Amino acid sequence: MLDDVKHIILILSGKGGVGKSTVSTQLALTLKERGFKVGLLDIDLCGPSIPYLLQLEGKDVHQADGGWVPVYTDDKQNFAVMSIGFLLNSRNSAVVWRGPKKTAMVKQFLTDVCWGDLDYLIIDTPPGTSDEHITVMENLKTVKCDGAILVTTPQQVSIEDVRKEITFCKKTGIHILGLIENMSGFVCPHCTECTNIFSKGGGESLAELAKIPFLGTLPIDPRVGQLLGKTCVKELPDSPSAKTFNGIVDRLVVT
Ligand SMILES: Nc1ncnc2c1ncn2[C@@H]1O[C@H](COP(=O)(O)OP(=O)(O)OP(=O)(O)O)[C@@H](O)[C@H]1O
Repeated sequence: MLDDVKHIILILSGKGGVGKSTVSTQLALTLKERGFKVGLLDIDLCGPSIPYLLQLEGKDVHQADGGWVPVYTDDKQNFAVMSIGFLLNSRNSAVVWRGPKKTAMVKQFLTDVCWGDLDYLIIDTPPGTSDEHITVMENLKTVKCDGAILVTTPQQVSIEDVRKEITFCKKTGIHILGLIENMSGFVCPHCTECTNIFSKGGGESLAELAKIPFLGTLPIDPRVGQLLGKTCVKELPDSPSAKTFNGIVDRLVVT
């Protein structure tokens, strides 16, 4: 039930492992930090990382009259999470989702979760342009979706794949809010003033070429990978990653 959700933002990438779940989690937490009521939906059926990233593994979701009740991370119910990971019995469970089952599952995730009124819903997706993505696009046609944020890394293989994602968004009519280049340099956690960050990688050049907004870079920062439920902008306020997350949220909030 997305009727009372004011803003919906999809997080997409061409290549896997480029940091979609990390970006989804940190954007959601940054928005919550700004006082918004936020939901985070993980539709990565084969590799749901959100429960781990938020340290919510093993949480149960239950069904009420109206549908699934998401997992709330605080008593104020300002941060709600739904992931296929909550429906798997153990860490070792694996589900083989085939075409129609996959489509039905994603559709159910989009229609049957009782989000209530939310300011923002961030949707973390699997990599590529597959059944899940088409199902999402179809189901979001009737609700207000702000658009997609694309994540890439600087490597050529990732840039080539995100280029396809841009074409997919244009063909399916999804507005592109912008592109983030993740793992675009290295921050040594042992240096206090690290200068080992390079700028203007392939992501920024591609954004210029494709005429889409470039939202910023996130360096490889081992601390970001270890936040596990904590908010980058709070825990590492002076880090380049915190500046990028704050900058993206500044842009989202005014648009
Ligand atoms: N900026 C970063 N600095 C350091 N580690 C990072 C950064 N971004 C992501 N990681 C790490 O890289 C790994 C992959 O990230 P993540 O799971 O967010 O990618 P993904 O695109 O969602 O993957 P998948 O395609 O499998 O869903 C994780 O271990 C995460 O902690």
